[in-house]
Formats: sequence, structure tokens, C-alpha cells
Amino acid sequence: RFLSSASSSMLTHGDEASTHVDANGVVDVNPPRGTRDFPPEDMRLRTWLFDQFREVSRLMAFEEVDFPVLESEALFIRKAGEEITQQLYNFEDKGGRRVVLRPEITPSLARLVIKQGKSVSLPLKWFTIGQCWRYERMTRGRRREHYQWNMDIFGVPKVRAEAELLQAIVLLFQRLGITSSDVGIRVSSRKVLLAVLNMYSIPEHLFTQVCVIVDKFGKLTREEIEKELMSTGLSSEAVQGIIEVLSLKSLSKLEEVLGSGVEAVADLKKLFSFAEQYGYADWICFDASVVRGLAYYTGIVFEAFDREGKLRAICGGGRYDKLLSTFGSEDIPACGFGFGDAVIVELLKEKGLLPDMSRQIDDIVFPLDEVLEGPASSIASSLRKKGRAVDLVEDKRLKWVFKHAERINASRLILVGNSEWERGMVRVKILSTREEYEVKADELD
Ligand SMILES: CC(=O)Nc1cnc2ccccc2c1
Repeated sequence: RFLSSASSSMLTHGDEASTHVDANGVVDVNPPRGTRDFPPEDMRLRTWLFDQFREVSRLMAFEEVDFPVLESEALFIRKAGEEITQQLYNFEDKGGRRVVLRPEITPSLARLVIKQGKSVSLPLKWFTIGQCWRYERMTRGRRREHYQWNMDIFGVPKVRAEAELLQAIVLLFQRLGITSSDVGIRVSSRKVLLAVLNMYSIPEHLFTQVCVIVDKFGKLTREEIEKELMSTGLSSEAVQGIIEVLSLKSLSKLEEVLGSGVEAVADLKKLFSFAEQYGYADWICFDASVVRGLAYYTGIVFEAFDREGKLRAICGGGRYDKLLSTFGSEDIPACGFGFGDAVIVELLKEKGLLPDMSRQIDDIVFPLDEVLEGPASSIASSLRKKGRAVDLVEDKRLKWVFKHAERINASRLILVGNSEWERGMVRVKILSTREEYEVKADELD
């Protein structure tokens, strides 16, 4: 409908064309660079995944919220050098306003909590599933959008909130058939890094910057990390001290280094004891190198990873008790996580856990003669009113209709033919048993 009669060779392909129409006015049928279409089969998988997100949110007694994808740029201007704020999909709108396609959801959640102010009673447990955007230079073929499930708790200062969020993540994995031998969740606290900075009397204004750098642990070499840390003005002994602590994988070792009574250790011990009670202890492990790359985390942070180490983080999150004051409001303790739609699907593919995404329809209604198109409509309509999914087919040969019935996994084929209809009957074929029988049209259900 949208394409001119030009042959397919005339079609441009997203990566070559810089415009979206070629010399003959033929539109490029690909979506914009870094974005995806969701044709029916892909959309069925996405809908299935999002239904799992929703069901876990329901089990956890979270309420659904939603926001515009378009937000004021001011919500995302942060000075910590995060990748996410250096790749803002930002522009000036026709009213001269600086706006962005949001790169994450948390700031919108914070904005709504502030806006709702006194009219909401804490704690708040909100979730949303929304598309997020980034603008990467053309060089890297990475995607520019993905969908994220976000779960956030506002108004719970104690680690009970983190324990609840971890249960949500584990429930989701279990619903998808993923086990704790496929996936683990690394848990730490930014208070560990804060304690180390204090040990070296490093000014706290460097804290956020150091976190963003340390988050590249494992992606950059040790030397690169050291260089970036030194460039913030840290002494080499402080850099070595940070790297040494961040390599710790046992809470007791951490306690030895930081000393007992450190808040970070107490929080983590409490969280690990909660994990035992919830029954997900074998999913989580302490790993001091987890800091996550977002500037606003202030406490416990966590990320789920595939134990084979082939994929990027599956989801991640943490506590952000000071985000609201960066928007000029009173602080409210908060924590949450984001769960993207891409890595999880790669993991399910790897594990052979993708569900069967074929179509399923209850009935096909087919008039064998065009004079029966009216009766076929009333039959389809009455079946639909009884809750049957009905595909009304016409202008096709019967051979095609049988193939179509198989293709869409129809349960029944309802044939409306002249000789039967004269007697008020229709022919029903049960496709699984090939059983065939006549029934009075008004007794069909
Ligand atoms: C694997 C993947 O699609 N990642 C992805 C894709 N788009 C994004 C857009 C904004 C923020 C993070 C994003 C992350």
C-alpha cells in the first residue's frame, strides 16, 4: 500500500540510505536504524514475556504506572559521565524545549512520586514496562531502543525492600524455567566503596564518578581502570586499595578489611539472612565488584548474570535514597531494578527455553458459496459472542482453507454449505481427530 510499483531491487535498505525515500519516491521499508518492528510472531514472544513480568508484579502486589516516552532533558542531565547520559536521544522541540526520548525509567518514577507528593501514602510499590532509547554514533550497530520492566519501592529504608525486589527477579526466572545453575545474582553495596574512599580520606564528591568508573570492572583491563581512577585525582595507593577491596567475594573477608560494625556489612548480612527465609539464597552471591553504572545508587546494588559468562547483565538495580533531592524535593528512600527485553531472550534461546509461539485459533468459519456469506457472518458473530476466537474466511478454495486451518492451529472448521443450510445445519470438522459431523447452526457453541 505504501510502496510504489517499483520492483524490490529499487527498495533502499536502512543501512545505506541516509534519507528514507529513494530517487523514485520509494519509501525504505526498514524501521529507523537501531529500532525493531514486531511482526506477529515476534510480538507473540514479546507479549508472552511481558505477561510474565506482569504476573510477577501482581504476585508482589505492585501497581502498574506509565509515563510518556518523551521527557524533559533536565531529568537526565547528570555530571558523572555515565554512558547512558552521554547517549541521550535528545532534541529541541518546535516550542524550543529541550526534550529526550527517555533512556531509563527511574527518573520518571521519581518525578511522579514528587508530583503526587502528599496524596500518596508510603510505601509505594510501582511497576511499568516501557521502551527506552539511546542515541549511539552510527559506528556501533547496537540497538537504540529496548523495553524494560521496572519494579520500584518508595518509602522503605531497610533492606526488606531489596529482599522483595530480589524475590521478584527470582520468581521471574523460575517462571521462565531458568534455574540458579543457569543464572546468579551478584549483590554488593555502594557503601563498601564509600567506606574504602573514607579509609583513604577521599572527598565524597568523587564517589559518584568513582562508581561509574569501577562499574567498567571486567569490561576494561585493570590498567585502564587504574588510569581512569588516577585521572580523577586518586592516589595510586587509594586506587590499589579500591581494586583490592572490590575483588573480595566473601562477606567475612570484607568485614576483616573494613572492620566490624560497618553499615555496608550489616546491610548485606541482613539481606543474605532474608534470602534464606525467602528461599532464594542459592541464587545470590556477594561480589564487591558490583557497583552498577548509574550515578544515583547509594546502597545495595545487584545484577543478574548468566553463569556461563557469555551474556551481558540480564537485569540490575539497587537503592537510590538521594535521587529525589537532586530534583529539588525532600528525599524518600527508594530502590528498584530494570529488566531489559533483549538479554533475557538471548538466554532463553541458549537454554532452549523459548516457548512455542505458533498461533492458536478456535474456529474457522467458511461459506462454501458466496450466497452463504450472510449466514457465515451470523455464525461467526454468535460464536464470537460465546468467546470463541473465530477466523471468518471467504473467496478461497477449500484446499487453501484446510492448509490455513493447519497453519493457524484451528481447533474446528465450520463449513457453511447450501445443502446443509437448507436444513438449518452446518458441517463441523474437528481438526485434531478429523471427526466430522452436522449440527443445527443455532446449537453450535
Ligand atoms: C541489548 C540491548 O538492546 N540493549 C539496549 C538497547 N537499547 C537501549 C536504550 C536505552 C538504554 C539502554 C539500552 C540497552
